[in-house]
Amino acid sequence: MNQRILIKGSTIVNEGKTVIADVLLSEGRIAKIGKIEAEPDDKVIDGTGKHLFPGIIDGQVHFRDPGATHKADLHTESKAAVVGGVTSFIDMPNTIPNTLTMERLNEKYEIASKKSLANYSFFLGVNGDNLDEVIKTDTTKLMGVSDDGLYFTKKGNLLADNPETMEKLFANCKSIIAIHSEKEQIVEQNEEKYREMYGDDVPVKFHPIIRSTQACYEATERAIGLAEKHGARLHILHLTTEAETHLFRNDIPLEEKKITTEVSVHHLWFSDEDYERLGVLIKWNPAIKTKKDKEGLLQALLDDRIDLITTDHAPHTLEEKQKPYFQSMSGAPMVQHTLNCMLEFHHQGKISLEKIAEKMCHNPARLYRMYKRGYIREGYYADLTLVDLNQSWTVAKDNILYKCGWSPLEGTTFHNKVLKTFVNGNLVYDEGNFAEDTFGMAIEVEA
Ligand SMILES: NC(=O)N[C@@H](CC(=O)O)C(=O)O
Repeated sequence: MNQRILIKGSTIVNEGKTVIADVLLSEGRIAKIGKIEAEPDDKVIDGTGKHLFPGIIDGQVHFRDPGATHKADLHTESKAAVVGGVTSFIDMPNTIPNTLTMERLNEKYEIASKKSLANYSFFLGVNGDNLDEVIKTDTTKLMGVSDDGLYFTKKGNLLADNPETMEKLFANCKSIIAIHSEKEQIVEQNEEKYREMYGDDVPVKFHPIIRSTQACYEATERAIGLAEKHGARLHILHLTTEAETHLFRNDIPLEEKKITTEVSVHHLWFSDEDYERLGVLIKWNPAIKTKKDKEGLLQALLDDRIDLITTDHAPHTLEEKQKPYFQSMSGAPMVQHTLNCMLEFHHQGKISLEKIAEKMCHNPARLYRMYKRGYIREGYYADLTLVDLNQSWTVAKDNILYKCGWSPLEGTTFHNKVLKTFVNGNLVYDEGNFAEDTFGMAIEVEA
């Protein structure tokens, strides 16, 4: 049974408000919020002058476990996650072997139960071969979040972009269809063109032209068309273009939306101006695009056409990254610094603290129907993060927790710091120290 913890006098950022109050954590849950006197055995934490957020819920990570654990694993990356204030995550199906069956999905829950410091859930992947199995499975009853990761433009096992497969999926799938939205044919044509001009060593500044706005827009438009035709529940992962933001609505509450989307923090943080400085280190799929796209994404986040912020934490070793364009793996690690980046935008006057809590805590829980998570409410799981908005520090090799040991943000100075992170009422991260053997839980779905 976890010890009672009393967080005194912090500024709670929750449900559109900031309020100073005490918060009592007991038996894994938030027992009380208000003015609370400590009992003799309580662990008391002075939160005066600090901000308390609901734990960050990251709706899209690649923790590489099983099968690519030379890059990352559920222990190392969940450790980095809690340092970044993340208390729950949903992991993608492109592990090895790919998560294409319930058996594979259950294996991942088993591994996480022994390794993950944060709460966890896993997407089930869909391709042309496992579609019948996915359709037969009652995805609404899956342990944890019941989503299907349908990948457009994933070569190999996770590509599901032929028209019949897609029609069948959208017509029959009972849960959220989450897609990586880029049209493979367009990307391939562009790749060929640039390969003819440059061989293997295409300058990375052409990445957003190869993985173009057109490739993204046409795939997203096609998916929305199918979702509307069949009344399916669609979620577009990591949006990257200003053009696509206009395909989404903000005139109805999230619970009523059948079509939702998210932005990953690197697409808000970087733009094509950064390719010269960072090269292939910021080669991501979909690509980081122009400054206009970056600004358009932030605007759509603020006016609620974009519902969530995720990291798409996609670690690779430096050796796997630092190669000529076509061999360099796409993706980079971000989960440790997502909240820092968003709080830095707050520092720059671009977004309110309440909006950050909405997009990183409340909305992921609402969208994926997570049971009693995402808010600071009595009776909810005590997933919390305490931050200092008046502390400066710089990202450097010696404070990066990722197994791959690097970050595209090295050298960046943040004016905010995560101090403590609580997962299910346990103080899992405490200013440089970890409760290494305190594992998270499988995230339950609301009935
Ligand atoms: N986002 C990325 O650039 N990379 C992802 C895979 C993917 O989503 O393309 C990865 O797993 O490395």
